[in-house]
Amino acid sequence: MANPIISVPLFEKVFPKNTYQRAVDVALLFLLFCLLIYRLISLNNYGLAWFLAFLCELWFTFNWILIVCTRWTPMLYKPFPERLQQRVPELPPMDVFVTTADAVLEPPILTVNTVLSLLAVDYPANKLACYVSDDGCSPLIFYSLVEATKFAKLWVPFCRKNNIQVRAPFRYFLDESKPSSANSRDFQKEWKYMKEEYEQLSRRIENAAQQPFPIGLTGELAVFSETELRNHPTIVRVLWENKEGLPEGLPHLIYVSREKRPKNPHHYKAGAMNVLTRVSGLMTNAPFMLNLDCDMFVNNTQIFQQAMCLMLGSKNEQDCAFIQCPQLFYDRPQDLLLLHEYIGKGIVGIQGPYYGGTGCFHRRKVIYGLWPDEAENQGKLYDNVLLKECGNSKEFITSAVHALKGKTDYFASNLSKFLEAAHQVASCSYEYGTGWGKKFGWIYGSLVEDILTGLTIHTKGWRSGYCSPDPPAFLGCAPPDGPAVMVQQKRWTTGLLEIFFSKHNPVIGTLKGNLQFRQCLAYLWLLVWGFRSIFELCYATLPAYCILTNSNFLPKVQEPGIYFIVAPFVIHHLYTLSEFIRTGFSVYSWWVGQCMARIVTMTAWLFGVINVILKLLGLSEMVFEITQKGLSTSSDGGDDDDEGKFVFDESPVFVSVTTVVLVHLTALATGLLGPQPISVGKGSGLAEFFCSVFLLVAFWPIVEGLFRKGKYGIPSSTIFKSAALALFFVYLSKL
Ligand SMILES: O=c1ccn([C@@H]2O[C@H](COP(=O)(O)OP(=O)(O)O[C@H]3O[C@H](CO)[C@@H](O)[C@H](O)[C@H]3O)[C@@H](O)[C@H]2O)c(=O)[nH]1
Ligand SMILES: [Mn+2]
Repeated sequence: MANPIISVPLFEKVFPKNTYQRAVDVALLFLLFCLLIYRLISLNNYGLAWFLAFLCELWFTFNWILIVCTRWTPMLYKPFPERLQQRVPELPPMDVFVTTADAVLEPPILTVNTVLSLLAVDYPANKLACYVSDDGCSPLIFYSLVEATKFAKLWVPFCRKNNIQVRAPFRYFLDESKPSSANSRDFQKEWKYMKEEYEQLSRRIENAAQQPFPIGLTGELAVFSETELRNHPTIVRVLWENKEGLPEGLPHLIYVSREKRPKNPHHYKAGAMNVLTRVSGLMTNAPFMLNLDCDMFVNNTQIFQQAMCLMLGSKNEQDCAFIQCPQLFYDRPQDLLLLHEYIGKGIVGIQGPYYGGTGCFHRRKVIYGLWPDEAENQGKLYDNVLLKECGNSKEFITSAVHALKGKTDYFASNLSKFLEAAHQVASCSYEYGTGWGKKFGWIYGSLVEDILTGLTIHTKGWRSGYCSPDPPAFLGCAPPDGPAVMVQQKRWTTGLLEIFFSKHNPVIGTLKGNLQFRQCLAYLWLLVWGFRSIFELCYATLPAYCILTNSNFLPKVQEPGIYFIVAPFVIHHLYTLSEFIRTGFSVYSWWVGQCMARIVTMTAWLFGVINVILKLLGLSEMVFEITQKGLSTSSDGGDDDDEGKFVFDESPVFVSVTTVVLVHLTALATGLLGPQPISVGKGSGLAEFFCSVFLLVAFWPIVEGLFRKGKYGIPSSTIFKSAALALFFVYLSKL
């Protein structure tokens, strides 16, 4: 008889019913096809605007096909962490990586909170090691971590003892965690004490940030005295070692700042991740690794157990190369819908979610470039490319052999004895002539190293898993609307297109590799994201162009063709709205989200496309611009007053959208006040007029920005540039 304990599954696959969604998806697709056919057969009767509209709609339809194919078979995983104890008496070791790169854009207190939430996570401390990579080589970060370790000795036992759910102190000490009279006296006292200690920690870090550092570089900080941001040797320090290997103790904590020299490319985050992989390979060599951005704290302390259910519960390792948790923000909860509801569940049902760069559990072997069939067939390991091309650290090769063979008993007890080897593998010349970043590890060549790395893993034929517990596993901070979002989205668009134009293009992956066809479509949807900006920009200027030239790009209101336009528009909007309401968000937040999406498309995405074109022409180099992060102090994060209010800066990204708004204002003014008022009969008509007004309403933050001063106003230089462009456009269209 089979052992009943062994046979209990650790997770279950759930297939949500989506008949309604499929029906709407197909109906929309049908309507879009009707529209395209209608456009084609009436092409001869109309002018340029009609043809341009046709091209745009052709692109939107193509995009819709990608979406429908991706969403067709949604799936979710339901882990059973309570069974883990029975089936896996000894949990496997886990290395956790946190990356930070700039002590100003990424306040150290954020990194400290992330690290504290990790050290306190619900997982045996003797199986856990936390590595922090500091690409900013900042004594402030180092100092903050040293201080945090002292606080952790109080914090971690406090969390465990009282079974605290959110173990990032800055979130925990928000008002609602205040103990009530229902709590015991002891707890109330302890709580107050912890809060005071945390406040002192924050104050010490804040004071240190005020200090001019080179002066205070004594003692442990002396190693930083001769460092520059991009010119310094490797610094690896074991900040805390769980020497006795106590499951109830504090996990290892290691600080890593890899060597940087001005002439050596460092490959941004991907480079940092590869260094962390090697250093951790030497020191603890856990078979699983979790990677987090410095602002993503653990919000659900059970998450490690849940992820292990999927990793260990899969019958076949091939089914689970990595496990991605959705990237959610405490200050913008509605973003959940954006990817998770819209496309996320769908891709989980194909070959598994994209790797999103943070909140992801990896199998070390997979990062080491293993193919699924090598994982099955141990004999093949000895030809493994990693062992030949991983660089010349003997210690690392030894550890890699262990990792590839799946041995988990390599968890070191004396970390310091690996320090010398760690310095070697973190040096900037180590990767010369190796396969790091090319054949294995985090792959170089794109600003979105995460998507690229995930894509190469999927192309080998691995599948990935998805873990989306309630409460969310990790939470980060979303950049505030405005310049910070623009910087981020521009970088994403650029990076995605870099992948599209590279040898890693998913179409090649499907033809030559093991990427599934529908997975390829899902990747394509993401990678060609940026091109949409060109079509949206064109579509958005068409109404103004038509009013100015008294032509039309839409059927007349009295013609039946108008339904092919109105119906998909109304259905799609109602559908996304109903999804928002169903998930518990307000109509207003839906509207703000829709408007933001249109604005970001026409600004940041457009500049991303321009960036890539410049790169392809060899005219510009790609730079990873770090997203500004902040600490939110209210419980729901964002300041309600600010919702929908847009912040501007001098950046040229705002020129495009400001120009569109100005063109529309001009068109409406001429249309309404000019010699040929809008007519229902000939030329441009009600439909164009309606579109123009609708667009201005949707772009209201920009319209307001024209008249506001300060950070909510568009700088006058941007307005002048846009006005010049708008005039040029009006002049051209009148020709
Ligand atoms: O040279 C660098 C640059 C960045 N980072 C770190 O990379 C992470 C992500 O940077 P961030 O500025 O927060 O970018 P986001 O746009 O918010 O990041 C998203 O998009 C990135 C790809 O563009 C992914 O790597 C991230 O995981 C994903 O959260 C942060 O922890 C940084 O400290 C480095 O370690 N070294
Ligand atoms: Mn981020």
